[in-house]
Amino acid sequence: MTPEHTGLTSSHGFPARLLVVDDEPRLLNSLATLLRGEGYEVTEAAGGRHACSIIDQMSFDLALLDLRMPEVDGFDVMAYLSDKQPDCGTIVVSGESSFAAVSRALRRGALDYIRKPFDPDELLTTVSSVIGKQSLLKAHEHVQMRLEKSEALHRYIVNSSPDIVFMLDEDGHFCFVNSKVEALLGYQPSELCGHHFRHILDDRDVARGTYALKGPNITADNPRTLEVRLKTRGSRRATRHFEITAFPIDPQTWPQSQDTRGRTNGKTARYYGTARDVTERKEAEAFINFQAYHDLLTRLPNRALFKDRLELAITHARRNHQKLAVMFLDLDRFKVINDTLGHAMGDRLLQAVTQRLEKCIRKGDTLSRFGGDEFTLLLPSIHSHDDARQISKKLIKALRAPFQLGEHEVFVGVSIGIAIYPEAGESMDQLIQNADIAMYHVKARGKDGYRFFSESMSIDSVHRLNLERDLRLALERNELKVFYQPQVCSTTNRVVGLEALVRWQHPERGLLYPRDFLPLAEETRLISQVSEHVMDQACKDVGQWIREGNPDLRLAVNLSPVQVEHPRFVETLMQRVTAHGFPAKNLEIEITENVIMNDLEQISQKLRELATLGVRIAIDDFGTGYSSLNYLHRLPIHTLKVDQSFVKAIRGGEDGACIVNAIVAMAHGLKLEIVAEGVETDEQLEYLRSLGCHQVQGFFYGPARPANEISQTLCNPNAEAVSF
Ligand SMILES: Nc1nc2c(ncn2[C@@H]2O[C@@H]3COP(=O)(O)O[C@H]4[C@@H](O)[C@H](n5cnc6c(=O)[nH]c(N)nc65)O[C@@H]4COP(=O)(O)O[C@H]3[C@H]2O)c(=O)[nH]1
Repeated sequence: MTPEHTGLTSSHGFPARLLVVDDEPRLLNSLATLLRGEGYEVTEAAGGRHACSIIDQMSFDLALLDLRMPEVDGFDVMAYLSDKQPDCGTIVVSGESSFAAVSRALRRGALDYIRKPFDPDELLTTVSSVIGKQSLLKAHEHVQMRLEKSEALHRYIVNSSPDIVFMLDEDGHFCFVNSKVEALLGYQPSELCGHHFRHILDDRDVARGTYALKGPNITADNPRTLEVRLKTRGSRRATRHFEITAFPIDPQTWPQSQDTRGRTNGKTARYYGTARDVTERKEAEAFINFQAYHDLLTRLPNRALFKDRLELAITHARRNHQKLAVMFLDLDRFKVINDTLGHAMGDRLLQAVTQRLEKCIRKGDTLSRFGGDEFTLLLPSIHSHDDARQISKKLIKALRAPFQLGEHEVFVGVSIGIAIYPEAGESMDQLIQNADIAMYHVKARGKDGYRFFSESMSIDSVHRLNLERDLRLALERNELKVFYQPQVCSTTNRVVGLEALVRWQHPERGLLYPRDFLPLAEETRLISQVSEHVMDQACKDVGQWIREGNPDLRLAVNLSPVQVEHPRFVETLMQRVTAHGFPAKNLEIEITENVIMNDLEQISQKLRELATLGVRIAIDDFGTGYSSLNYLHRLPIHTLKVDQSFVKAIRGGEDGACIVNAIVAMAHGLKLEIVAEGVETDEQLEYLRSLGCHQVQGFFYGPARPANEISQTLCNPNAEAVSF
């Protein structure tokens, strides 16, 4: 028999080391000899004191102890041994046979008791069995320790995984979840075990999440991967994004599946999975996505997103035979504010403008920042032009109140061009381009207003280029003509003034009117040359008529916003006037209210300078623009021109007639002269006369005519009785 089988070897694999303690040398010797004969490694100790000193120097697997020894007895040695070498077992070999002594020895930890005189076989059997048991115990402890270490290692790996690791039963209840769930979502693993996993799914993802687990084809080779939002617990109450990968558990590869160790709450784990927190990635993606389709300053959709939405809206409108509106908004005076107050203020202004505009639109409409100070607005389903008109008015009104930028109070206006699908274009690009063209027409008319696109505005780019080239040539070839429309005193029928109106004698297209070419001239800045030409010609013509016997004859000229806004406007105008020797007091410039309001401070200054030099100032189209009465008494204004639309309404007491009443009364109150435009009928003339408005202009007295025709009329001694 090998030592392993006889119980001679200890857990370390060598022959067991025994300590034999007895104060009787004969007995000690015979015991040691017996044990050595069996192959044990035996050390003898002659008494308790000797035993303790040996224990200090050597280690043993088993001690055979006599109890009754002088000075240091067996109990003392047992106590010493258990203190110094707790793994060493003890067998008492003693002549002491009282129950009390035996029981005391066993209570102190002795593993067995052999009474002297001993039977050698019995002693050897007992020693072998004790050593065998001890070695089994040690082996078991060792395995236990390794198991615990291994379990701790795996638990550590699972819990320190950056992901949530979980197991679910067949119905989706948690069987296991690692402690990462607490760090990421705030739940204790114990509170989730036994609960269905949908309890932590965001409501929006419950259907998708539960289907994913139940869905077909989920195998170990084909795990289910999906992104869901999970709810966090407690005060955070937010959701986080997770990428979940779940596998079915194969009972073959995980034998514990049938075991109680694989069960929690009596359920067997069927799915194993990980949930990786991808919130940061999702947020970064969302931000990149947002950045690609939004303007970061105003947080509005950008050009790309606007176009995308418009494309969709057109498809929808086409299918449902509906209309839609595209608006092109351009801020008036933004550039001036940006240049004078700086870009930071400009940015703040754009944000404030955005806020106001957003308040005017409905959910489903798309307002976008198209670039710079340009915005576009999509109204995806409108019933009529009137819907778009209402919104435009609302937008204009919303921006009319001043903006407070730090200590600065600034005013901006907005020019809005509107293109309605399908009339103004059926494609996205056409609609945007036509809304832009309509917006330019608003700008050319003095800004701050809205206009619908119409075919007459549509000049395709080739046509446009030709027109621009032609207009340049027209200036060189002197094709631009100045016509004059008389302004007549209705009580005396005398011509008191002449309004200079530009015409283009086009070599192929015949006589063109301002609406056919002035917007283009404004856009291309050719307007300054056109205006200079008109001014030169008018000063020449009217100057001559003044000199020829009409000393009070007034020349009224229209000025474009571009001209008036020019920093050297007053200087340039006066240079021309004096160059022709034209008396400043005979000159009246016509500007619209909008031009004034676009830059009240600057323009008032310029108007004051002109007024000081004797030039008269008339407000054209009065009543159609801002109608902010506030500026009237602050500016050197001489004349109000009542817009044609109000004069036309003088028919059986329409609202327009009331407006004429009000304007005339106000002009009288402010001691301003008043000229009614567009008078065509006797009835209108009579009505205006009855109100005390005596200066009129309109087809009733004749349209604008070339200089030679006017010249004849003025030279006619009966010129006072105008008859064209
Ligand atoms: N239906 C109707 N219309 C009448 C009647 N009486 C006059 N009109 C028209 O009404 C317009 C009056 O000029 P406005 O309001 O200053 O409006 C002018 C003015 O704003 C602008 N404009 C004309 N000439 C010049 C110019 O030399 N420089 C600038 N900057 N603008 C000009 O173009 C606009 C249109 O000019 P026109 O086509 O010449 O049109 C003129 C005139 O022909 C009438 O009884 N019935």
